[in-house]
Amino acid sequence: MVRGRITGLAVSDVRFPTSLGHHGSDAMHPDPDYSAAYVVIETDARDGLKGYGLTFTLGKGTEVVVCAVNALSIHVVNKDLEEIVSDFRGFYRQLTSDGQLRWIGPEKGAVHLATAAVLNAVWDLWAKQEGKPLWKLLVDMDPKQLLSCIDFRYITDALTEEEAHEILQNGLLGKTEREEQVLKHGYPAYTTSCAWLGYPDQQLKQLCTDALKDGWTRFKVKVGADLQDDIRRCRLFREMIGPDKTLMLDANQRWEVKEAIEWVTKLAEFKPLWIEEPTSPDDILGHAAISKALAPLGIGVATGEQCHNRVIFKQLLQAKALSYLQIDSCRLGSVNENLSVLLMAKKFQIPVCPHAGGVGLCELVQHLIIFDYISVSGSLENRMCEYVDHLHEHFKYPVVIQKASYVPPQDAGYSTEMKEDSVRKFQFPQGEIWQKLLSKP
Ligand SMILES: C[C@H](O)[C@@H](O)[C@@H](O)[C@H](O)C(=O)O
Ligand SMILES: [Mg+2]
Repeated sequence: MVRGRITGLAVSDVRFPTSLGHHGSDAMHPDPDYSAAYVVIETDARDGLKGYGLTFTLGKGTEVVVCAVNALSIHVVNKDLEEIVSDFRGFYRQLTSDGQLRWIGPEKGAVHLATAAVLNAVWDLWAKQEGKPLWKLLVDMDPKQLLSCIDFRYITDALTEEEAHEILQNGLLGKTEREEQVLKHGYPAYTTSCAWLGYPDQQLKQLCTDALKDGWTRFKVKVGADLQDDIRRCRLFREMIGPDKTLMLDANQRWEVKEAIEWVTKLAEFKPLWIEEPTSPDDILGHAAISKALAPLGIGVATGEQCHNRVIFKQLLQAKALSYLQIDSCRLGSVNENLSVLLMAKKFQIPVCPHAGGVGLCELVQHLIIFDYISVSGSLENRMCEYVDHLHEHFKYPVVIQKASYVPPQDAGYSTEMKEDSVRKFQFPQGEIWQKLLSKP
């Protein structure tokens, strides 16, 4: 039972110095410090429950998102949770269509990342109050209630609310069996943790060997900085995993359109399943041209981790610009906007393979893709969720991977809560970790 009035919202700038080990490094982000604008909301319900939310950043700029969260808090504090969830669409619009704040968006950039962090905290609190993991809260909702959380503005030319309702109604068929299936077998995953661009070959080989021993069969390798280096690393990786395992490539927006086609054609011998983010995430027609050019090679295009909002995804789907759609739990407007993208992907029959390369992203997006399988797509074909094995020790309810699959979380909430000690130590710049690092000459 949803209860309480939101009495407080606090936001922290939490950064982990992953750049020191080149963890997460790629052709455009050589020194990522996996970070979060971390939101905590409290209510007067006297049940001791708080809502925890985050959005993912790379270090610098987190302070900007923190400011944006504080700017949005006027719409959150003193609100009844019941008022929010009974008209979640309306609440989403309050945050995204504030007459002044939308000017630094709309629904993109720092203000949309901040919206994601705030809404993720609200969803975490709602799921906690209902005593369910978020995926189960969504699975147990009837289609009408799910639709009431979605803002269909700007996408009805691709997906009407009536079509979305029909998709969810059809998703009721076989739902119980699919829930049993995913509880028993987990949700299939792939790993990106072996081949960040800044890793030396020795580290790549060791990590790949360990991953193979742990049963991983699907791998993503970073490319895009230097063609000869890409050829060498892809050849090394393909030789290690053999011809039958799945290899994906990720260029993180490095190339021009023509350059992407030429470059990936030279990597085709390694049989990649997809090239991820071959060019700017804003270039819908560019992605369509790359998709068309690479199709004869059997190489798909994947993108989504930096696609601002549902409108970009709508156009990517309408333009047949991608073969794999990568939602992100913290880039889009939280569960609300991710629901609309999952439904559009189902309508256009494009598999969703969520992005999770960032602190907390695995913890959150597992809930969304498990819901997608049970209630929307109903399929695991060509679907897998990214996994990176960094920083899970800082979460109260960390992801669990078994046999290269996500074990569905059972704890109530959105798995967003970090350990207090971690937040304290890694708060920027006053946390002890940063005080030590910043005092070094
Ligand atoms: C800077 C980050 O680590 C990215 O490289 C990462 O999210 C990557 O794009 C991925 O798909 O995991
Ligand atoms: Mg990526």
